[in-house]
Amino acid sequence: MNLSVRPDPAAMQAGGPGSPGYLSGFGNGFETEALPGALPVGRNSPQKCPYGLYAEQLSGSPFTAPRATNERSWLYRIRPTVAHWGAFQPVDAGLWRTAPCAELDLPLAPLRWDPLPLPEEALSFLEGIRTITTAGDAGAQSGMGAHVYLITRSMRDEYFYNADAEMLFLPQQGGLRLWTEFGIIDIAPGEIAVIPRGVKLRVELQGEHPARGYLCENYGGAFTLPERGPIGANCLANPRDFLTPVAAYEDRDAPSSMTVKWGGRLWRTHIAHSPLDVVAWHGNYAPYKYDLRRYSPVGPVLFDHADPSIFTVLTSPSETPGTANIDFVIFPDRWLVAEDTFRPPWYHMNIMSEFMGLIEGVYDAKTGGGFVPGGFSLHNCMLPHGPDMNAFEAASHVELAPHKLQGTLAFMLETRFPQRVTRFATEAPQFQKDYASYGQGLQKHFDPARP
Ligand SMILES: O=C(O)Cc1cc(O)ccc1O
Ligand SMILES: [Fe+2]
Repeated sequence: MNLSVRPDPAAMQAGGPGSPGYLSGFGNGFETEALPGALPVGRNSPQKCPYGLYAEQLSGSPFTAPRATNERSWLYRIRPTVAHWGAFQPVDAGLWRTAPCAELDLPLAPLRWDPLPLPEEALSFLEGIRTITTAGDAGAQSGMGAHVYLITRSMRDEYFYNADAEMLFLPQQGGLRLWTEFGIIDIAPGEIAVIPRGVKLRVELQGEHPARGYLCENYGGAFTLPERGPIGANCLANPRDFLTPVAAYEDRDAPSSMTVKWGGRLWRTHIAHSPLDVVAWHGNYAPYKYDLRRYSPVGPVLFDHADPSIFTVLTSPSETPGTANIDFVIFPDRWLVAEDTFRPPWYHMNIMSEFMGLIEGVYDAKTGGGFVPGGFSLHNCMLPHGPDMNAFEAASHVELAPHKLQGTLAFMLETRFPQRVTRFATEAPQFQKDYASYGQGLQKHFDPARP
């Protein structure tokens, strides 16, 4: 499917008053131009592009990938990326870590943290990333990093792209404006944005309000929608709710910095102009946003608690079918109606490892406090976990009337790889040392005389 949109150029150029415009659909072949006629017609690479633009292809998959996974876009830009290229020097990556990163070994235990507070100091997106876990190997293009971002200042004349990973933004507090070379994306808590590998951007605060959220770096296969199988053609995350920005560009000459994350390190150079200079583009490799409140959950309507995979929003496949590099799963508002059922998550051990965060509300497996919005937890590969004592006792005795979980939004990043915790996360005062033993409060109820 091809969509063509011609936004009002005055509104969409840098500094214009326009709010972002979007194209709807997941993985479509989009086309969009910020100036009329900027897209070459009927060919990708004419001898001369309209408006004196340069044509550049951005390939997110190998050229030869099968059609279903082949991803590329054609960008028509004021200067090709190579003209934005200077002498790169490695710079301090702060608290940003990349797999493999075996900084220390922790005793085997469930791990949990309180929210990291937003500091007073000025932190841009690049300075405000705190890596909590890493998994797999970025150089082998598999695994992930789970981070918290703390942002107190917008990036100005500072640009970035990530060659190591696709980036999934999950705002928890405060909105972000992602100025990408494909156009502008605004996101607020409850929404997500995905920035493909290699896409340049700068991250601005909305209204200069500080922002906190989670960031998943996906080193592996690009996030895609999970198969629906017997669920059919509708529900879960519907493709039409994914929004990709219309073209918007900056024609801006100003001393600027360009930072690239490559090979687990940050590299920086100075450039004299904005690299967000794409006047038109077409293709299926592009950033997008999605409102998690549009997710249509499907679950047990008679009895039992289904596996959390029913709540998968996006999946990053590995070479092994059904074994995700990452499943991005949410626990949104929903009705609980199952009869004769222990309704919260069951006690379990899992070959996948589970990083969880909370955008808002209360998570039904952890009603005893300690897992609060902005906090996060790690239940690693084959480590036991489940409801806390409070959740177990309440759910074991509650009258099983239909009950709506409301005002809640937790998420899980589930990966096939064990996750390594960073030194920063272990030493943070927000690390809950007592969480390791929460299971010991669960009482023995066994009575052989009472079937
Ligand atoms: O551990 C967790 O809280 C996440 C989770 C939720 C669920 O409903 C079933 C399994 C699972 O791992
Ligand atoms: Fe779990």
